[in-house]
Amino acid sequence: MAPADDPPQYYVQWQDKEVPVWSMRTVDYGLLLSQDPQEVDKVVKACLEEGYFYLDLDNIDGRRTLQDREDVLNLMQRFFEAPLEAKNEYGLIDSHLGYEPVGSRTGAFGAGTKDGYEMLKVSRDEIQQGSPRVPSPIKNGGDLQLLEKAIGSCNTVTKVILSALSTGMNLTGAERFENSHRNDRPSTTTLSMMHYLPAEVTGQHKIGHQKHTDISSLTLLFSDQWGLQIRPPGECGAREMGFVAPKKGCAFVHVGDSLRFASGMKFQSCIHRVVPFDPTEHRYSIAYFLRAEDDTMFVDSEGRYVTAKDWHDQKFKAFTDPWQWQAMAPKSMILGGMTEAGADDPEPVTAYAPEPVKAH
Ligand SMILES: O=C(O)CCC(=O)C(=O)O
Ligand SMILES: [Fe+2]
Repeated sequence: MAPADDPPQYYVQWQDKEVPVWSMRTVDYGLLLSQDPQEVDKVVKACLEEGYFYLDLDNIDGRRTLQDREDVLNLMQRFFEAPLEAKNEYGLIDSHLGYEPVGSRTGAFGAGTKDGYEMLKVSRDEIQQGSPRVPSPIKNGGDLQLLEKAIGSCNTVTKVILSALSTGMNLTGAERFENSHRNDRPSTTTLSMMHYLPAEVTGQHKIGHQKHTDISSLTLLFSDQWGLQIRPPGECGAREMGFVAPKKGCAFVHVGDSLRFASGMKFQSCIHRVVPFDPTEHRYSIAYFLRAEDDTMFVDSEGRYVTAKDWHDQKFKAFTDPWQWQAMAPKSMILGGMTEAGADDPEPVTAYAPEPVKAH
């Protein structure tokens, strides 16, 4: 049986309910690097049938990326402790780089809620050009070197996956996916560092990260902490929202809209959101968004012929629009044309809606 039809691995208690923890394939990075035919087949099937998989990096080729991830985690924890004025020194410089404070977008529980995370994004292009605009708490030479190393290794890992996908889909020459993700062409590729605050600190209407599919081609996501939920695609629309269990030595990789479009809608884009699994903890996650070159053309979920940059800008605007406007945008924008049936939560979520802490 293909994992897309597999029952959940197990259930966990969340919000007084039994919530599935979805099973998924684990792809071995070392084998993928060698274009092992079975592993290539596995990653292609994962993208065609589910739109996501674990990538096992706990091997000679991947461990340096795991180390980079540890280093970034330390750096971001230090950064997020800095005063807001220092973090927000340049604000959000462009949609794919800069700082976004808590509450900039819609939250996990939809209309009327705001997100519960702050985020710093560093542009791959700017790192490559040697002039990244990053706020002063992480401006020293060591920090920049570390960011360059991490972005470089995430870039390599995601390109290895792209290359395996091209091979597995029998793409040759200019048709190969890598050819629209060249390093020397401008793109909105970015490393995004996120800090989710406990609801007690943010207040009752600022929680989690709204349900969406990513704009990107591939997302390489790291977090040791629970909170990420996905809706596996199914025969009659996406199935129930369930958790992704953090897996040691592994990243969670998922397909975003751009690669779904580039595959002629053959690949699934992953519907996901972030909820407070443990509402008292601070949650940290790192996402590398590999995006197509700005002028790559594809047919989007609306049937329009658009550039990767246009898709990025329009969807980013939809992400950051007030929820009333978001409700008016086509649903295919936020979910990249993926369909779903049924509500995310059988009942409205109220358990994590404590009164905001009053300032003294
Ligand atoms: O924080 C996470 O685990 C996921 C974040 C996410 O979905 C995003 O930034 O697009
Ligand atoms: Fe996402």
